[in-house]
Amino acid sequence: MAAPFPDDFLWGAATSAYQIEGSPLADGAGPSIWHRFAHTPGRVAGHDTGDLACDHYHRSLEDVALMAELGLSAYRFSLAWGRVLPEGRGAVNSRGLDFYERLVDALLEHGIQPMATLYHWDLPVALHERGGWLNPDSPHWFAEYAGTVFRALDDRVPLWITLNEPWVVTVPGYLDGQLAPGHRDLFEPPRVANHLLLAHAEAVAAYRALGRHRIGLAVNLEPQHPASPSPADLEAARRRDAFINRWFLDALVFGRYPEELADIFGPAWPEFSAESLAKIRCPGDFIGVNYYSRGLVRAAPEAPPLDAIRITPTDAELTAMDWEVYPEGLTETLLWLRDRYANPPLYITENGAAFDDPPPRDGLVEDPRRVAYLRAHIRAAATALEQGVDLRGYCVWSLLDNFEWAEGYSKRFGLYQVDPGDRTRRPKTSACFYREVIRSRGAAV
Ligand SMILES: OC[C@@H]1[C@@H](O)[C@H](O)[C@@H](O)c2nc(CNc3ccccc3)cn21
Repeated sequence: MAAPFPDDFLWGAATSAYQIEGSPLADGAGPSIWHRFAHTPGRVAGHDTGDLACDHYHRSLEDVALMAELGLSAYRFSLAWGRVLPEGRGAVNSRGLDFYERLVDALLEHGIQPMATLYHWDLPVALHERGGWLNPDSPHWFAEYAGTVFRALDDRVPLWITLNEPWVVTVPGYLDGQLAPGHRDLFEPPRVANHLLLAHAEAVAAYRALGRHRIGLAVNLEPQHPASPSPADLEAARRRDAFINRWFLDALVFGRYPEELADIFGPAWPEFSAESLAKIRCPGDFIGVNYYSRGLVRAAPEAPPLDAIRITPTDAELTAMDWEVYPEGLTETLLWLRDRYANPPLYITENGAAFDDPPPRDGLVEDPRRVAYLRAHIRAAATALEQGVDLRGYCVWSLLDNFEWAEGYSKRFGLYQVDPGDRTRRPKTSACFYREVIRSRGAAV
């Protein structure tokens, strides 16, 4: 196919600190809520923890060499807040910052653009014990952390993401309790969400003070399709669309929450002042899009507060996460962003799939289903580009098999297999495929 991808299009891969680094308490680092959550019996499959993960903390230069072999032009990673500020505020841990400075310098030496995420779910325990994201001071804590990191790294990091998926921090974290800190409450999520948006805005303000203009937020997006044409399912899909796709982006871009949120949360939805809404209006310089699948939705009065549930289609290909392989949904999502938010600059900051990969043979792991998934989704991105979407980059989730949160190490998204024993990295055929895509600037799909 004709390669619609421009020469300066960024081809990347993405990871996050707690999922790959290991050594969560090394060199003065303070524990995060994910360290505590993973060590709480019953929270993570197989009693897995991030204590070792991919041992990236000791293998970062080896991993940068793998990225260079792929020909990546960008690498999205996150910083562990607790490595930089062990108590979340106050004293800086220079050995923690040194790790990230060495990583950034190695990336730059290989011509790979660092894309740094400030927060990928691993809040310092010390701040959680002060109320965490429920504390109205949490936006100020985040801005202090962001400013510390900007001062250390902004001369070398061209692209910043403040928060990864504030929806996931809010809903699995505080509403259904599937992810850290594991709260199950109806009144906490709206307040946590508002504090996260204020935190994003305060970090952007700190960044703007440096005169820079390449910062954004990464959101998980999935088109919501009704399981049937019934009015109840149509209404359920609309409600779930507001709940997942529009909650944070409408706040960020328009300075208002979708009206469905007050219906969904009822008395748990606070009255937000005009002043507070004005503060959260902070679109940044781009939107990071984490896309994996769509939602097929049916009405479910038995599932408050949404009264809608995502169902797993019986006639579709599914990944190991039971997520439908639905590449058309990526094009749909990118066009929706173009039309709803006036064609903002976009990066696909995560796209990938977990499959049960076989053991390596002659040092290579055959993963044809992941190759097919990536091929289809890169094509879907190309289709959106050809329709005028301002798409500037694509990051595969993930570079390495890693700690998949509550699923532990049982679900593997990596371009490289990580040996469960000695953590040896071995390429999958999807890595070879992606290297060819990058070399051909997208023509190989
Ligand atoms: O599950 C795969 C990745 C995960 O490893 C990343 O850390 C995270 O950024 C990520 N987000 C999604 C999509 N959204 C989502 C929705 C509900 C729960 C968890 C993730 C998938 N993934």
